[in-house]
Amino acid sequence: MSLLIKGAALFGTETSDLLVVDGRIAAVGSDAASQAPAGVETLDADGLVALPGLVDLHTHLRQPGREDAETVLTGSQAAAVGGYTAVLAMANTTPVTDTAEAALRVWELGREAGLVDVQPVGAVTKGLAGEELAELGLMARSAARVRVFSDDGKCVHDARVMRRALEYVKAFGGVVSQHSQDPALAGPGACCHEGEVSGRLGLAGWPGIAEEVIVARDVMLAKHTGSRVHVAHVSSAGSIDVIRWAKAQGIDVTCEVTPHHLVLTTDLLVGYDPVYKVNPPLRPTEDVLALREALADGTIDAVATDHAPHARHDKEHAFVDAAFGMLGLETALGVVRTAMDDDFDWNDIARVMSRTPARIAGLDDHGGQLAPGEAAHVTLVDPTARVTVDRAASVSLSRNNPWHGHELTSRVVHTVFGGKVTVRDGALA
Ligand SMILES: NC(=O)N[C@@H](CC(=O)O)C(=O)O
Repeated sequence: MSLLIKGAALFGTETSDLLVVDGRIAAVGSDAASQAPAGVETLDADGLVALPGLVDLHTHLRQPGREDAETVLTGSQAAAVGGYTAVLAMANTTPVTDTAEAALRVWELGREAGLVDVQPVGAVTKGLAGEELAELGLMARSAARVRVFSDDGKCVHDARVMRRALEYVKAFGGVVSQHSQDPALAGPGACCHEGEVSGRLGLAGWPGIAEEVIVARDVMLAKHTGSRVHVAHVSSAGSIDVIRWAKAQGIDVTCEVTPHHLVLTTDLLVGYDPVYKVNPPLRPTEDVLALREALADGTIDAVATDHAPHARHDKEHAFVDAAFGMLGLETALGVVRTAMDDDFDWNDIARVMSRTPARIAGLDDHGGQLAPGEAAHVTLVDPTARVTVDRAASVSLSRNNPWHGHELTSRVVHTVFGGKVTVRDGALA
């Protein structure tokens, strides 16, 4: 099995051919074509940028339990269309991924779908209840090799439990990805950012400080335990200040931002459209600008989608009653490219959407340099295309797409996963 990718601009610079043999990059450069076997399948990448396949640290695939909203297969399809070759599948399914068996099942479903590496995230606590640690060690030692643990959707709010989780995962190089949200400060019924807009609209909100106090506590726990903490979907400028400080102290903390928190603001709530209801909530412009700055200067390590599909009957309600969450996999690259200015180049995109997320998740086979010997996970992007998003065109099972009607810069044209073309000319192959 071989594939010749012709004329791609590697990381947006040098134009080169890439020869893939048996799922690995065999040669790069002007002599790659001459080494190709006769009858090799070719992929025209003229004018396209080649990046290592994208890696999403934060995807909700909804299987098991809510296959009406997304399955491992449809989520994998959405990921491939978005240029991803690996996704971390969050544990808040029904039942929760809190045992080795549950993790293995998600991992196997991912292999059956065969479009991206589906790496299960293990719950930190049994049933996401925040009380008793889940089977962290058994999940880590299983064939699924779980390394990232998260109660996402809920915060591990008990400091004693968080301390024990950090101590435990340290033994096998794991990381706790925290949904930083103090439940007391985010009170019952809160559905958006607490501020001028929520006051005007009569909606109960929660403030940035509900996130910041947990981020501050957790970086101190990471320091105390000598373990590694990852802040999921960071959304407030105050959290950035804490993380910047913690990194300067040498504390082992990483964080991710979602594409939507880089662009969308709390002002969008004026129409009470539940498509904009998300957790953490959309914040004011000051926070959005601080997040972009932090992504550019490296304080934020990664972009992660928090792809959160919801069936119509869960999302299309009055704002206060609708489910939290929005789609993200298919639009992430375009949103990041559109949000960040040209100083943020393709090498930066590869860093925050592939290389660093792969390192955080311990996925050694991903996030490479597009060099010989590496697994052939490659995303090919048209850097000048302008695409108007149409939610009806999505391959996700759900339609809660906040980007409907937005024009985004750049388009994923082909995706190659382990040498196999999963997406060709923008469509599933
Ligand atoms: N991000 C979201 O708004 N929703 C997530 C869970 C969560 O983080 O609340 C979901 O699973 O739907």
